[in-house]
Amino acid sequence: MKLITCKALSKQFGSKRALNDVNLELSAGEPIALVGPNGAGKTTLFSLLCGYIRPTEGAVEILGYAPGSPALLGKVSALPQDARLDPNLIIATQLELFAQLQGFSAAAARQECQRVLALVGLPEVAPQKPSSLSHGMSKRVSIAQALIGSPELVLLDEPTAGLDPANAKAIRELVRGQVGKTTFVISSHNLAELEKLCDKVLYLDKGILNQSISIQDDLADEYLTLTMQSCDDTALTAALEALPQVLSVKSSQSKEFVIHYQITASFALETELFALFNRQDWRYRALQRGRTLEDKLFSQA
Ligand SMILES: Nc1ncnc2c1ncn2[C@@H]1O[C@H](COP(=O)(O)OP(=O)(O)OP(=O)(O)O)[C@@H](O)[C@H]1O
Repeated sequence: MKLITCKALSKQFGSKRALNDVNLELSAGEPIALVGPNGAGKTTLFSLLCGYIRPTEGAVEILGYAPGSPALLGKVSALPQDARLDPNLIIATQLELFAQLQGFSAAAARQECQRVLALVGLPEVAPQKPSSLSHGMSKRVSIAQALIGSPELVLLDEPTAGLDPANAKAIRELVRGQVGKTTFVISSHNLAELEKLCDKVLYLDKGILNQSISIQDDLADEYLTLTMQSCDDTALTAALEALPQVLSVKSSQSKEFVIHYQITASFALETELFALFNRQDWRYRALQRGRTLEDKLFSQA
């Protein structure tokens, strides 16, 4: 059974085609990234998956059911981009209320509230009102709310936007910790973060699903991404291009080079690179197999 199936899915708002003929099949498992420029249709796709809006054409199914179907109660949850906690109620009251709406008894709801707050590392905030929480803590509590009842699918729209690095890391670790129990679909503009967290990446642009990339598959690719600390960029490019197995070298941004090469023996190119740095007294910062997500999405190579 597929987790998400979209067949020829389109959504029109007046004259605006926000989603255009999206076909998609996703299985449960590692977190899935949804990326694309502003206005690409990411929130529209999330809203269709949640059943907040209906398609103009085509169909969407989650676990074989239409979004919003009673059969999906407790199996799917979402954290919208602009989700807000109720300012008038203490955290425990609102989380327990959501648990009871899912069918938990009052006593089980209290336990579930403690469980999800512990998952996001904030058990102490249960008796507090949202006004006493920082932005990052509020976001984590909202994620706790999305985890009530251990849903099979959780949609997170921009979960780390505006968060400090420590809170963003806490959310990444939380998501990683739930793999195997819950599949997350995460919409974000932070490609470096998605690269660390997700296996599959869906790229929407102008309502069209352009690419679906697996980050794991790419590790076998014949690319190395080299980030230098100090070097002569022109001399480095020339030296790399002179290596027999190197097919092309591209400077993707300052001091970052994407090397496309032919694999001969394991680590043969890496060995040559280190010898070259040693001879030239160049310092490298990182050498990564494959290409960065940014390069894969935005380069023509
Ligand atoms: N309710 C609506 N009425 C009219 N147009 C809408 C509506 N919702 C979305 N749109 C339009 O549909 C397009 C896709 O919007 P959407 O919010 O899905 O993009 P997004 O990828 O989530 O963007 P962002 O990264 O800025 O959040 C945009 O052009 C937007 O203006």
